[in-house]
Amino acid sequence: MEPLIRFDDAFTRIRTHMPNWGFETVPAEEAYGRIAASDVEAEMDVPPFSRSMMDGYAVMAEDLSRGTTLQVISTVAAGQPAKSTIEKGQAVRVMTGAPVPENAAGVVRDEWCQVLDEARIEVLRTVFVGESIQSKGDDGKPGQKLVAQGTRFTELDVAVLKAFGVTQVSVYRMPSAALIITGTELVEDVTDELQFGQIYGTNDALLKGALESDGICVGLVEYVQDDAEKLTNAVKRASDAHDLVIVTGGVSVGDFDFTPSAIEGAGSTVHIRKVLMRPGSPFVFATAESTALFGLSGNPGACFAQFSVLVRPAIRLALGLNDAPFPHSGILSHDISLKPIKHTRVQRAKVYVESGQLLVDCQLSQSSGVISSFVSTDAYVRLDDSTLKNGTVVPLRFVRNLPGC
Ligand SMILES: Nc1nc2c(c(=O)[nH]1)N[C@H]1C(S)=C(S)[C@@H](COP(=O)(O)OP(=O)(O)OC[C@H]3O[C@@H](n4cnc5c(N)ncnc54)[C@H](O)[C@@H]3O)O[C@H]1N2
Ligand code: MOO
Repeated sequence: MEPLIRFDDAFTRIRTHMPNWGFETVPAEEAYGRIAASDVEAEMDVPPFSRSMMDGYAVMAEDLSRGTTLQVISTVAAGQPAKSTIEKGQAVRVMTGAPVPENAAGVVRDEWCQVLDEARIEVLRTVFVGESIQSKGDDGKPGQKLVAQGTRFTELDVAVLKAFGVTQVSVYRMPSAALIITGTELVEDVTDELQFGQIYGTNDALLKGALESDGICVGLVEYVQDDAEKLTNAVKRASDAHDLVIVTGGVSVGDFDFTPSAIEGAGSTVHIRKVLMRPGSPFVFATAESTALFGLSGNPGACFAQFSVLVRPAIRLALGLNDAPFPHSGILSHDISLKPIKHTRVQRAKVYVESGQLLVDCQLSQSSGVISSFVSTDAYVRLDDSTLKNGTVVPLRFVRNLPGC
């Protein structure tokens, strides 16, 4: 294996080796956040019967003209059976949502009728055929495609499924994830007081939140000291029990950086060991049967960059979603002049909309060891050149929604 590979080659290699986690069937009403494994089709006509869109009078085609006097033969409320037919000169009083007689050509709304007495009305305005009637199947017919494969179901989709009588859907099985956080200096519980040399671990908060917001259940968060044997055992246990294992810390070359050997020692095949990206060049990707294992940098700044532009899009693609490391683009709002390097830079950026354009400002702290600039980070921006002019279009990946989204 080459020791150091380019960013795009790394992403291709991850995609190639990502496991397939299979499919399952779930009740449609529980499909929120799940991803459709196949197209979903309508199972019935919607509406299932022709219905009135207004409170008014259902009449035949011959009786739609202004000045017609009609005999009101019955009243039908929503939920009641329709009066099956009407005759010329007759009207059925219908409420919004009520079934209309089979041969009704239109509904004249209340406001366009004069009630003459208890049983008679006069049409005050001529209406067209079809007025205020929604025909059976107007919204959709059985077999019609409702939701495409690869859609992450939202409430919009689930509501449509329910309307069309869909009871079950086939979805991608979500992986169960484990997070292993290494570093003897790390304190897991923020209510514990720090001793000299210790810091609060933040990568579990970053990754748990990000995975759960993608609908992936994090079944294990385990802090492990910088101890080769303990780490190898923890990685092995996690990879036996989970589909996705992410280890943070200990991926570089220090005396206590045991993550690469622990991942390998857990019986996996290592596909990537280092990527030409900055931050985040120490990066491990391995697979063990249907488990994907990632070793990410301990530095939160590098860890979240690696997760966002390599791990997350690869997981989403494995789950049938359409994704890429940098699916969007924006316009640089300033010049950039950095030291020339061979690496692909992945920079934190603030993104804002001005005159309908997405403007990108990378003038935040980019240090791997700095976490505070995360609060101003809307997106990661890809920079393959070290010198760029204000106005250049740059690829980006959002890590939070812009206000209003
Ligand atoms: N001689 C070299 N040293 C380093 C290299 C190198 O190529 N040669 N690479 C540097 C780069 S780039 C990075 S990135 C880091 C990667 O380090 P590790 O993944 O081995 O991470 P650690 O050493 O465990 O920690 C780095 C830093 O981050 C803090 N940390 C670790 N885990 C957490 C956590 N969960 N929450 C908050 N902070 C965490 C840790 O205390 C360290 O300060 O290696 C460079 N070194
Ligand atoms: O990958 Mo390390 O930052 O990239 O500091």
